[in-house]
Amino acid sequence: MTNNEDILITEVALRDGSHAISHQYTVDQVLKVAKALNDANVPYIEVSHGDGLAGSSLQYGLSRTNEMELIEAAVSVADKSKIAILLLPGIGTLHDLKEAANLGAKMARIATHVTEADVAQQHIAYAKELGMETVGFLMMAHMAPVEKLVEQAKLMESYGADTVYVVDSAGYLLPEQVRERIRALKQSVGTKVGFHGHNNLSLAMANTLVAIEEGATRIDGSVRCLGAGAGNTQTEVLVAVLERMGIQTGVDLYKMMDLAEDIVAPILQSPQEITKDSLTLGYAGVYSSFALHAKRAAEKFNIDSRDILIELGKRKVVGGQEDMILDVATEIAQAKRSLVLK
Ligand SMILES: C[C@H](O)CC(=O)C(=O)O
Ligand SMILES: [Mn+2]
Repeated sequence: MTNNEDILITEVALRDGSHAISHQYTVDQVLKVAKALNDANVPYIEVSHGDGLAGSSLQYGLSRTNEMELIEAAVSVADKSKIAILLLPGIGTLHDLKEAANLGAKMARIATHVTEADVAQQHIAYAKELGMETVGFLMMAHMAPVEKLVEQAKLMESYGADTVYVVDSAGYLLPEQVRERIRALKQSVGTKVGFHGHNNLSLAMANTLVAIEEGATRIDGSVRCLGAGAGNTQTEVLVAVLERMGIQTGVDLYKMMDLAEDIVAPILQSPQEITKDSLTLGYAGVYSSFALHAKRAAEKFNIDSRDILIELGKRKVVGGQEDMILDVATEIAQAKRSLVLK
C-alpha cells in the first residue's frame, strides 16, 4: 500500500455488520473476510462486537465468539491492512483496549454520543500511549446542532484524536446536513475528518460523496452493505464510484466484488435491503442497531415494529438505551390491549 491514496477506507462489516448477524461471526468467517480485504488493499479493517469491545451482553446481544479471538484471527492474515477496534467508554474498558493492542490492533476508534465527547478523554489518551492511531467517533450526529458538533470535535482533538468522524448512526442526515457538518469541522479542527453513513434512506453514497467533496478523507464502508439497519455505504460500490471520479483509494475493485459475492453474501441472514424497519430508522432518526431488537420485541408483543421505532425516535433515545425498546413495546402493547377492552 502506498501513501498516495486520496481517501482511506475503513471496512466495518466485521464490526458494524456484527449487528446484522446478531453477533454470530466465527473465526473462520473473519479469517476469510479479513484475508480478502487485506488482499484487496483495504487500509483499515474494523473488528469488534457491533457495540464495540465488551459489547457482548444480554443488553446488546451475546457474541458467538470472543471478539479477542476474532481480532487475533484478523491480525494473523493482515500483512498490509491495519486492524481497527471500536470502543464505547462505559461498555469497553482500558483493559479491553490494551488486550486488543497487545493482539496487534493498530487503530482505536473511541465512540461517544455526539454530545458526550468528554467521556472519551481517558480512552483516547491511553490508546495514544499504546501507540495506536486514534479516532473520535461522534455518533448520532443528527441529534446536535452544528456548533455543538464542532465543540465536541474540538474536545476529541484536545484529547489526542488523529481523526474525528461525523457518524450518521441513524442514516437520518440529508446531504446538505452532511455538507454543513463536514464543512464546519474542516474549518474548525486540525484533525483529519471522517464520515460513517447508514443507508436507511438510500443516502449513504450521496452523503459520502458530499462528505468527500467537503474534505473528508477517512470514509467507512461495509462490503455488501453488511452493517446495522440497511447497512453502510457499500464499500465495493464506493470503490467503483470513486475510481470513476478519479479519486484514488488504492483498493482493488475486482477483488472487492469477488469478496462481496463469494464470501460475504453467504454470511448474510437475508440480503441487505431497505426494509420497512430500516426505512423507519432513517425516517425517525433511530440508532441503526435498534432494528433487530425492535423486530424481536414486536414479534413478542404482536405489535408493529415501526410503532416502536417511531416512538423511540420521538423520545430521542440514544445508543446504550436498548432497554427502552422493551419498555416502549410493553407500553404500546398495553395501550393496544386497553383499546380492545374498551
Ligand atoms: C455502536 C454503534 O453501532 C457505532 C456505529 O457504527 C454507529 O453509531 O453508526
Ligand atoms: Mn454504524
